[in-house]
Order: sequence, then C-alpha cells, then structure tokens
Amino acid sequence: MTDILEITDLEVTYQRSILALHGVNLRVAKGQITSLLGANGAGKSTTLRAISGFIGLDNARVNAGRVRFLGEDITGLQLPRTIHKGIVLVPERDKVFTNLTVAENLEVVATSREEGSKWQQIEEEIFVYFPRLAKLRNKPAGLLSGGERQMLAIGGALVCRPQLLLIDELSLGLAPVIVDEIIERLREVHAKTELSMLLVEQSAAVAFALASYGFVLENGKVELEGATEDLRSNQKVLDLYLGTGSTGRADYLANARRRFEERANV
Ligand SMILES: Nc1ncnc2c1ncn2[C@@H]1O[C@H](COP(=O)(O)OP(=O)(O)OP(=O)(O)O)[C@@H](O)[C@H]1O
Repeated sequence: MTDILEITDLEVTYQRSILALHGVNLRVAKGQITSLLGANGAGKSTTLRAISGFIGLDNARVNAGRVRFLGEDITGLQLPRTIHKGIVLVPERDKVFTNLTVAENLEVVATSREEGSKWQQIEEEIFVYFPRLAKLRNKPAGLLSGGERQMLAIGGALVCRPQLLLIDELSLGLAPVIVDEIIERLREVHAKTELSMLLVEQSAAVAFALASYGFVLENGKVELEGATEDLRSNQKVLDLYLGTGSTGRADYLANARRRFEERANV
C-alpha cells in the first residue's frame, strides 16, 4: 500500500530548548484512516502541527528528520503552502469564526480557496455530510455546541478539498452521543471519498472506531504501532488507554499530571 505521508526521525523543539519530539517515525497509508494515540503532553499536537505547517506560529522548529507527502520532501513547509498541497488540519482549539454564521464560515473558507463562485454548491455538499449543520446554517458559530462546532470545523476542512485530513482530538470535551454522530459522519465521508486521515486521540475507543492502523506516542517518541485489531488486544493499550487493566492506569494518570504541571510552568 502506498504511503501518502511518511515521517522519519522527526525532532521538534519549542523556544529553541524544549524538545517535544525525539525522533518520531510514522506513516499514513493512502486512502486509510490512521490514529495517533497518546497521553497529555506526549507530542501528538506537535506532530500534527509540524506536518501541517503550524509550528512556525508556535515558536517551534524542526531540528532533524523528514516529512514526506506523496513522496515529496515537505519538511518545514509552512501555512498556507501546506494547505495548497492538500494537507488540512482541524485544530484542537480556535477552529471556527465565532462571529460568523455556519454558512458564512464555510463561505469564507471556499472564498479563500478561490472557489468562491462555487461556494453554494460546496456548502450543499457539506450539508449532505452534516445534515445537522444545514438546520443551523444561519446561526452564529459562537452559539453552537462543542459538537456542532467540531462538525463545522471538519466541514470547513473538507471545503479545502484535502488529500490528507488531520484532526486533533475530535472527541475532546464532547458528549459520547455527539462523538458517535461525528464518527458516523466521518465514516460516511471516508466510504464515499477514501480520504486519507490521521486522527490524534487520547481516547482509544474513538481512535479504534475509525482507524485501521495506529501509533502510540509516549514522551515524544512512537513506542508502539500496529493494526487496530492488534492494538485493541495489546496489554499496554488496554492498561493505559482503555482503562481496563489493573496496573498501568495509575502511571498514566501520574504521567498526565506531571506533563500538565510542566506545561503550566512553561
Ligand atoms: N507552545 C509551546 N511552547 C512550549 N512548549 C510546548 C508548547 N506546546 C507544547 N509544548 C510542550 O511540548 C510537549 C508536547 O506537547 P503536545 O501539545 O504536542 O502534546 P499532546 O500529546 O498533544 O498533549 P495534549 O493531549 O495535552 O494536547 C509537551 O511537553 C508540551 O509541554
């Protein structure tokens, strides 16, 4: 199977001194959904931001390693050129324009893609994927629920016609029922378009519901990878990410707390 994305030995530092990624290796097969699991502070968002050209905005830089997209070396490529290549990120935060309506949010993206003249047609396409958004088309995005905002952000990303869609924590802070709805919508998008996706998640249940292959990141390094059906039965994944084990959960929580405190002190 061809890889649409290949990352080798990627190292990223913030503020020239905080080493967030220590040689990450991962791949996304073309047409497949891949997951990247990890606890707080493991380096998941940094990985996505390095791929999608956001790290320049974060005072971070790639020190070593390579990012290849469709065989081309795009290491260090910044926004908006990454979007023009077809790599689109749905970030964890600040994902919609809160003062614009749902329809205006989609229109703004379409216009910035020079597809303004077709935006109505594009908007209708997005509303087919997310019927809930159609009912909300004239509502300001700032008044949407977290789940509705997430759908709008994914819809906006699809307007960009990505070849690789990156989603940072699609389930974060959302009620299970709305997460299930988003998963279902993404399954439909994937069944129809075979869009390649890389999903960053802390929830293994969500990652495994969509992805066929996955990587587990710990302290800035990939510690485990495999087909979803193998990861599902891996003892470490069971202990740390599905919360069914008896030994690792405490370590996971302690690690998450430590990382959170470290970050608060940055
Ligand atoms: N803007 C920043 N400046 C300095 N350090 C940062 C910055 N963003 C992240 N880091 C550090 O880089 C490391 C990786 O963080 P990152 O946000 O990539 O992890 P994550 O796995 O996405 O965590 P979370 O699930 O909590 O979002 C952490 O140690 C974090 O404190």
